[in-house]
Amino acid sequence: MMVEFDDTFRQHLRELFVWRRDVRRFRTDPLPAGAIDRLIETACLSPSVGLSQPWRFVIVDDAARRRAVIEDFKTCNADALKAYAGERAARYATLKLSGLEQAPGHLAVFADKASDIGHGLGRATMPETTDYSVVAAITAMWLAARADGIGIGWVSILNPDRIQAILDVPRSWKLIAYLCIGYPEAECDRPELEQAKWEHRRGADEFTLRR
Ligand SMILES: Cc1cc2c(cc1C)N(C[C@H](O)[C@H](O)[C@H](O)COP(=O)(O)O)c1[nH]c(=O)[nH]c(=O)c1N2
Repeated sequence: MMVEFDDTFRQHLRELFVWRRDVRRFRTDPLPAGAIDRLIETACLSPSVGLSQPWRFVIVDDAARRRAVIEDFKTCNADALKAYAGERAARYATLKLSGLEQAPGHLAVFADKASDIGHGLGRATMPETTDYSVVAAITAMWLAARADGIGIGWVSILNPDRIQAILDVPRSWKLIAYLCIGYPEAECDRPELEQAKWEHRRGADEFTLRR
């Protein structure tokens, strides 16, 4: 069977890209049963180097582990603030950089650096392609979630060794992302960091060379 995508679909897809947000402000009401599992299933359709599917997902429901992750975020965020001075520091201090305390869903995503799946294809000269594959899966999940009205917030202000210990996962699993998942308090077509005047989104021309 041939699948074709029409103009209406393409228009909606474009809207999905525009309206996908990194969400830090979540409603606390729970997600429907199985919502995160369905996002993981979609993520597993993503491209991966040598079809290695190096993504490993850990749904974090345990209250003590979640509290430990939140504490680690607070420590790392306080350290991050110390790296700024003056007006930048004052501005950084006002930013909300995680929804860990409100989000009903916590999902850690790792890259398994020791897996044989894919038989090493594509990784010999660029072993980092394992990590890239996991990021590709996270991006797919991010967009699929938005299509379901679900928000995702990526938290990287964390100590990866500490998260690995808190979640008790194999040493060969490298932390790629810690995601907050839940219904957003509000929808917006502009990044929150832009609204907070931290940075602004630049056009493709600024990042494109022609040779
Ligand atoms: C690898 C990586 C890591 C992080 C992020 C993103 C990515 C790709 N982002 C989200 C980031 O700030 C956001 O994507 C940009 O500001 C653009 O906003 P939209 O995603 O378009 O809403 C992010 N945001 C945040 O508040 N705390 C964080 O620790 C991180 N870490």
